[in-house]
Amino acid sequence: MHAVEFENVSKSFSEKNILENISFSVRQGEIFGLLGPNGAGKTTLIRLLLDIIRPDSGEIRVFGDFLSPAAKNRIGYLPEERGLYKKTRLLDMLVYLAQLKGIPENQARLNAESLLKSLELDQYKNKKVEELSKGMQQKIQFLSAIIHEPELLILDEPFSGLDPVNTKTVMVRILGLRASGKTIILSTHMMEQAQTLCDRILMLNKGRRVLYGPVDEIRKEHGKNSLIVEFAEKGNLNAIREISGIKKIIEHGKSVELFPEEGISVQLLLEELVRKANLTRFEKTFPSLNEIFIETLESVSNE
Ligand SMILES: Nc1ncnc2c1ncn2[C@@H]1O[C@H](COP(=O)(O)OP(=O)(O)OP(=O)(O)O)[C@@H](O)[C@H]1O
Repeated sequence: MHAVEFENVSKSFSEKNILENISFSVRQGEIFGLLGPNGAGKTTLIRLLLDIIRPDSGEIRVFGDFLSPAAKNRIGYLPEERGLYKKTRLLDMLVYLAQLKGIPENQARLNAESLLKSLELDQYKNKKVEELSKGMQQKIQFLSAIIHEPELLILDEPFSGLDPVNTKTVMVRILGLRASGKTIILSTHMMEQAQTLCDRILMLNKGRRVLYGPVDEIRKEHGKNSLIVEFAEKGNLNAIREISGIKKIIEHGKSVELFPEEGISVQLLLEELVRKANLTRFEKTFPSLNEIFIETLESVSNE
């Protein structure tokens, strides 16, 4: 059973198509990235998933079924628009939020104490939210989304406002949640984090699906088909220049990037290189998710 399934889902606002015929599924226990430029439709898709708004057509299933009120308690949501009870003390607020999701008070208090400790926030537990810095409030918002130990966690821009250390803390926490079998949907503009964390992604542009699949496969498919090599002696570069089948050579400091001619595989080129030069390193190049994001948007805007 999938955690989430969308089948040909469309949604329009005032006759403007916001999502067009979107299909995808999120597997249980994976980190699924929801990517796309501003206005692509990511938040609208999340609001459909949470049954805050209804689709014009198509079908949405969460935990294999239409979203029931009981199933809603199995979801944690960190919304893009943040809102905490500013005058309430941290610990009381977390306990209250967990109780709203059906967790008994004793258990809620235990969860809250242990989470605050794990993010090094326990010294602030009796402070009011408004007394905390923006970054700390952001971490508290993250805790509010996981306080009831949801099976499915939806995070809309969880890293905004966080410094690099806290970004790493939250990333580690997200990986820990996956390791304990939770499913995470991560909507973000931070491509580096998405590349590190996500197993699979869906990329939207103007309400349409433009990329969908495992991050590794997408990176392979968008490969530039080039090879980065380093060799023991500088003189080896001349030997490499004599090898036939190389279309272009770009020097990047210590390393050299080689582009094979059409019809010549990187593998074949590598074998030839090993015969002719003393290689100390070789690596097939894959574009980053950031490069793929930009390239995909440029190619769809030229259509
Ligand atoms: N309630 C609404 N009424 C009318 N238009 C809406 C409504 N909600 C969203 N839209 C429009 O739908 C489009 C997609 O918005 P959405 O917030 O889903 O994008 P997003 O991908 O989350 O963008 P961002 O990355 O900027 O948060 C936008 O053009 C937005 O103006």
